[in-house]
Amino acid sequence: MNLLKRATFIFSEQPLSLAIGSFPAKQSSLPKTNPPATSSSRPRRTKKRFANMSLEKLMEKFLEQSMEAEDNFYRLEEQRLQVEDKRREEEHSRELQMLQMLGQIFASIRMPSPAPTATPQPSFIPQTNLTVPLARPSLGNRNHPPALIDFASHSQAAGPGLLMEEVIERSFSLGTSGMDNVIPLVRNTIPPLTSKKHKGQDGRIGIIGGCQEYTGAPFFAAISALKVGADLSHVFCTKDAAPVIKSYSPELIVHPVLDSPNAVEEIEKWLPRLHSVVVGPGLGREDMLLKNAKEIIERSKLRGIPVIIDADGLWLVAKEPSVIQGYQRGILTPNFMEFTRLYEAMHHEPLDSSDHKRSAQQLSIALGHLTLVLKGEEDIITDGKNILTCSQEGSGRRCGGQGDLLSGSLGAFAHWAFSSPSDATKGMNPSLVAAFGATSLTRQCNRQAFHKHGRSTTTSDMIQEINSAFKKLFES
Ligand SMILES: NC(=O)C1=CN([C@@H]2O[C@H](COP(=O)(O)OP(=O)(O)OC[C@H]3O[C@@H](n4cnc5c(N)ncnc54)[C@H](OP(=O)(O)O)[C@@H]3O)[C@@H](O)[C@H]2O)[C@@H](O)CC1
Ligand SMILES: Nc1ncnc2c1ncn2[C@@H]1O[C@H](COP(=O)(O)OP(=O)(O)OP(=O)(O)O)[C@@H](O)[C@H]1O
Repeated sequence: MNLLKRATFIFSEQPLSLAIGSFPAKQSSLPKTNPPATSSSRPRRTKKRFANMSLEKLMEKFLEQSMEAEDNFYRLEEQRLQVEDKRREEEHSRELQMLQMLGQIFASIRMPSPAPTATPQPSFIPQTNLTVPLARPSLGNRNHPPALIDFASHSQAAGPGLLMEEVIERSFSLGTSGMDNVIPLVRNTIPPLTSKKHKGQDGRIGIIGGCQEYTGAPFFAAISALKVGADLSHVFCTKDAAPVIKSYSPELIVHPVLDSPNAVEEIEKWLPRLHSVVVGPGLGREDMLLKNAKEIIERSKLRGIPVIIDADGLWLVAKEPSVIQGYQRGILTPNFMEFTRLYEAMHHEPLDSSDHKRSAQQLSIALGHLTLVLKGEEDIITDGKNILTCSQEGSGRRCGGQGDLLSGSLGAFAHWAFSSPSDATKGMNPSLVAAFGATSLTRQCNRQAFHKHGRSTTTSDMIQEINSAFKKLFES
């Protein structure tokens, strides 16, 4: 015991520089009367004292100190992030103040309102509200959080030719200030990696998809969720797709049940353990598979599980919008083709493709303020009230499967956003924050992979970049 105490003291007096040398909290706990040993004396003393300890004890102490150092690191990191958040919030508040002043200036010089005409305002533009809130609205129930900025309700405040919506939206969507505003919110939702958690806590994601033709898509989605930081990734696919998907990776849990007669019951058994489901990558369009997918969506909704719908899952939504309509934890990730199909199914008229943002907003509203991610040259993310655009630089390489990386990683981001404390997203809809995280990450992966592989870039190369892209965006 004495020996242990002595050894502990010696150990903390001589911290292993690799483990704790860079953490001030640990350093400040050193006894003041013992100045750090000189580099010439350190090795000899350490060696002598350590000789009294068994290797096991030495390892135990080393692990103890590493854990302490890790805790210190996260504490400091948390403090740093809080300071950073505060600074950003102040900056944001100043920006809003400036925008309000601009709005007032424009409003005061705007042309007189034209006489009412027979042409009705588009139905999705709510009542005009001239006042832009200066401070963030108070935080509400995170299932129905108030909008950070209700863009739609500020439409047209600045008069013809210059919409307030446009003015405000710019601060979110263009240049670095937009990214700066939302990235910290994404960061707030990312669970820290600590030794205090058990397997599964950072996410168990289910992918519903994978059939004879398409085995790559569910694999890309499932592995992306894992690489982003989810702990377990399940793929529920058809019987013949399962061995193929398993052969791509031992990391995935693959259930060959999607085309079995009791598919829904088989999958439902797992639902209580899943934190989010991604429906559609490589699902195919066979009636029986779509019917099973529909039932899984319904049962996930009953449990309040975030549901991300992509690819062939969107084919199903275009045929039966009610399957997801109005579900506040639902996120759709259409490419332009899928978006057009959905829009035309909901509005029964051809899409006017001159204003993607407006169309996306309209579709979201028609679907009960569901969050939509319209992918393209810039990604448009909207819940009908707010619009974010992600224009993180990607590349010109458009290989198949990038959307699967996006939807799979969104599975993890959505779980984190919905399970974060309500102030983490500062009142912004968690779906928007999660979608912004996933789109920025996908684009950054694309950019980095392209930098290395040029025209040979494939989705597998992008997946290789997830760790470093994630670090760059959310951990630096
Ligand atoms: N390795 C795998 O296993 C992969 C499997 N995947 C799986 O494949 C399944 C079907 O998905 P999908 O996207 O190919 O189907 P669908 O909606 O019919 O589109 C077909 C046509 O739409 C068009 N088009 C597409 N994008 C457009 C755009 N942005 N803007 C405009 N047009 C656009 C384009 O038409 P084209 O240019 O050829 O005339 C295209 O040919 C689904 O399960 C998915 O997960 C993929 O994930 C990839 C990796
Ligand atoms: N023109 C573009 N410029 C830059 N990035 C783009 C462009 N089009 C799509 N992307 C990005 O590629 C990613 C996937 O979008 P894409 O339109 O390829 O999806 P998808 O067709 O559903 O993919 P998949 O091949 O997996 O089915 C998104 O993050 C999106 O931002």
